[in-house]
Amino acid sequence: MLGRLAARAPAKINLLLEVGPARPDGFHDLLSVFQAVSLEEVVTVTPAATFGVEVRDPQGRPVPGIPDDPQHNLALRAALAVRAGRPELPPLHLDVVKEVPVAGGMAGGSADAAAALVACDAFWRTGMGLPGLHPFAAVLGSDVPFALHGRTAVGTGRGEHLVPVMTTARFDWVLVLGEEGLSTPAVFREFDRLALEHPPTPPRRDSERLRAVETALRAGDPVSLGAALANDLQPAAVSLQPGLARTLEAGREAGACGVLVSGSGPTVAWLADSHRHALDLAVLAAERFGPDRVRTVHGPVPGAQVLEAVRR
Ligand SMILES: C[C@@](CO)(OP(=O)(O)O)[C@H](O)COP(=O)(O)OP(=O)(O)OC[C@H]1O[C@@H](n2ccc(N)nc2=O)[C@H](O)[C@@H]1O
Ligand SMILES: Nc1ncnc2c1ncn2[C@@H]1O[C@H](COP(=O)(O)OP(=O)(O)O)[C@@H](O)[C@H]1O
Repeated sequence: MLGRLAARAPAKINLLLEVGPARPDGFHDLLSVFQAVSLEEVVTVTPAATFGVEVRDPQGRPVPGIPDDPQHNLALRAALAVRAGRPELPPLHLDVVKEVPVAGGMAGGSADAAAALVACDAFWRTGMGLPGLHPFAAVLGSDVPFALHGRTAVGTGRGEHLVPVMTTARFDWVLVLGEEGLSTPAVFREFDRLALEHPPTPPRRDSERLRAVETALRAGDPVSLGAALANDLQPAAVSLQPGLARTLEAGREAGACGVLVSGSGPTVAWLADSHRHALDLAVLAAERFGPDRVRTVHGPVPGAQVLEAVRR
């Protein structure tokens, strides 16, 4: 019998995010290039009398602002989805160690869900594997399928239809975290408001912007990738948090190859041309925004996977 089991899942940056008009179901069709980066969530599952979850930062401090009930916590919802129809499986307590900023546009909650799916499947030996877990992931959230699969991928639909991008190159990034989070639905609503003047067209797989990003990824060229980075949600995020314009400008002034808001923000990503360059950019970012708000990461990294299983 296993005593506990831990799994990890990565955060993401959207290298490209094209957003179409609002659909009748309230969602927006997207064309996105996701890259999984080296900030991650770790979920440890332990048998318990009842289901429960605790979320802490890497220093062991509780993380505020995250629901802990089974209707809303994404990691708990993932565990309950895997157990549906199998009441004989023992309840689990989930410990989440959260490295990814909350409501930061980097899909930390989705990574919690993906890590919990993989951890529960392995702990209970339900044998679903990635293909079996993918449909659960898509129901839990638009970004959860990518957190399962990781690496670099083009996402369409709500982001749940994924095709890997073949790139072996490593890209180095400096992240400047926001002072407070941004709500994803609020940013989409602001996108719709701004779109009243220039209505968007549905994203197309033959997009010129997609071709530019894919070409730069395959060439492993950070300068071309920097020029190709694009996010249709960026004006909406900047409209809600005007200070983001300064963080973007600071990256350009510091000599980043490219800068953009990740997803719905407010995390801003600066692309470096090497690990060394990222360290130099991080020093400048820390002087300007304070070291607590700066992270140096690289991508692509793998999707959700089991880290360790400990027997009783
Ligand atoms: C914008 C993106 C880009 O990768 O990332 P984040 O910035 O949140 O990390 C994602 O599309 C976010 O995915 P996720 O955070 O999983 O969103 P969901 O829980 O599925 O949806 C939250 C809400 O966002 C809006 N939403 C989300 C996805 C989408 N394609 N269209 C939408 O309009 C809807 O209002 C929805 O009710
Ligand atoms: N494990 C989790 N379960 C449920 N909600 C979460 C979890 N982690 C984060 N959230 C919540 O989901 C919302 C968006 O979370 P997050 O994934 O961190 O950001 P984003 O969607 O911007 O990438 C936040 O309001 C946050 O409180």
